[in-house]
Amino acid sequence: MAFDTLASPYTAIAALAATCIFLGLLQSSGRRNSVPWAKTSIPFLGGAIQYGTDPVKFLIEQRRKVGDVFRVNLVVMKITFVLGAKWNRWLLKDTKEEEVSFWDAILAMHCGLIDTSFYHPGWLDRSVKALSNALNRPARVEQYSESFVQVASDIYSTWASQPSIPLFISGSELLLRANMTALYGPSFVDRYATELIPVVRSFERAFVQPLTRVLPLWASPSGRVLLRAYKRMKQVIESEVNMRMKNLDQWQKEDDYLSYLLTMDDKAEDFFECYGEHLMTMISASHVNTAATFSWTLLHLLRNPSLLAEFEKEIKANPPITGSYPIKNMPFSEACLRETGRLYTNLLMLRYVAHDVTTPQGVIIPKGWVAGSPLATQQDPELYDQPGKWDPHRFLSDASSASSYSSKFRNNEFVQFGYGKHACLGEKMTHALLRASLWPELVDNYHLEVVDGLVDGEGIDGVGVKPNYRENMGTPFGVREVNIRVTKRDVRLSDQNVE
Ligand code: HEM
Repeated sequence: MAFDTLASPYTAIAALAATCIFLGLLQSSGRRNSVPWAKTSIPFLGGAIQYGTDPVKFLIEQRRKVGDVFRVNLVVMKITFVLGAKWNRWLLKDTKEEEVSFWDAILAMHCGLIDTSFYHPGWLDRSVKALSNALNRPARVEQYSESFVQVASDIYSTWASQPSIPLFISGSELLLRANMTALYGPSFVDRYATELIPVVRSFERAFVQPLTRVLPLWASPSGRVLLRAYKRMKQVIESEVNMRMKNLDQWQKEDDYLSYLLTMDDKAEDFFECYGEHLMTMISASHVNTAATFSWTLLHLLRNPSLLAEFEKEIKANPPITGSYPIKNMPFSEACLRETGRLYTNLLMLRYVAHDVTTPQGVIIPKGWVAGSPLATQQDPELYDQPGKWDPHRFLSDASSASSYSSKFRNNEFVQFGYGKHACLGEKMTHALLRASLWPELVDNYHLEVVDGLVDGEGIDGVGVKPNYRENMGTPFGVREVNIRVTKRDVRLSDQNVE
């Protein structure tokens, strides 16, 4: 008993200490497993404000401060960010759709506008099959390249007839017309492009407005713009489909994607209610990334005369064959496409998690939005020497080297076109658009110079203008226009003698 009375205070203290250690361990293991919030000096809204000001800088800083995985409260949505090559692989390749869903994210982002086609039995598989066949078969891609050159040469001659042209908006118009030509055919472009181009742009701008995300669509101005644009695009596409269905034999001969979709088998009528939504999303999927990549690459080249000279030299040595340019022999233009992608393409790759998910590393990703950020990863100084410099040479090293494109892609350090299950179905078409047609057709036949719109030292690698992440999803345009003068060359480059 005496022993008991003597021992009890020590026992109580020991028990208390043990409990504290146990609870401490529990807490710290909880801390290790659950995702921390981004750290900012302003409580609550700090993350949203800093993200809104410069999202790439914010994400890179947070990764340094908090680690690869952290949460940000953007007010309209809370996002768990998973950054870096290892996490790119987890997000894009290793997860199961049932746990970390691409489709739930796409559905939620479209605010109910694509639900009809999504839930139509058999449609998803059919659309992926149609896209893979129509946009990727070599003979079709070659056909597209030739039609892109045609679209471009008409537009470039109007550019050259003006004192100067605004680079970003002109690039957007060019790529909308070129993409619509591949997706819907040239006669559709003649009849509808002038009306639809502003409609598509208004859809894309309304898509990223915060009010569109938090209120029912009818209840906010941006939501109503989105609805109106959606209805008009759908109406135009459905009337086109109706017209083509009456004479499928004629349309079977055409190369555009819509004609393929309607004639790939005899089931076209079963999917009538899906075409409007699908083709509308395809024009957005193809427009912004290609258009902004077109313009930023030209601007960086114009700001770096020695790189522009290299670009021109490659075109000079590779004259067009049956209209388009032989990209297999043009590695420098590929390196330019990659380098613009590294610095400008895809702030976010979004997924939706319906229930908390525990990763193989033991991190609990909470229910809700989860996103990778290729842009934040692709500026990691451990992966890229001088990451803020626009330097296509970094992708020109031989395929076995650690800095080559294929090694960066294999290691998930570079995901311009995504990776794994939902990798881009339009990558080949992008090479056909930009590298085989639009860039070389322009630079071969015209001399370009910047007239105004630049601010000294502003933007990535001091290019003169900052990217605007608030205007659209995908690759951003500039925060303001840059005007360039386009002058026809007396003799095109590829007709001049190669030294
Ligand atoms: C510079 C040009 C382009 C870039 C950088 C780009 C980038 C991407 C990326 C990163 C993804 C994956 C998104 C994710 O995993 O969350 C993707 C998917 C996709 N892209 Fe592109 N893209 C480009 C051009 C195009 C074009 C021209 C089309 C043609 C219509 C297209 C159609 C698609 C489609 C349909 C998907 C979804 C694939 C699926 O459902 O699994 N893209 N793209």
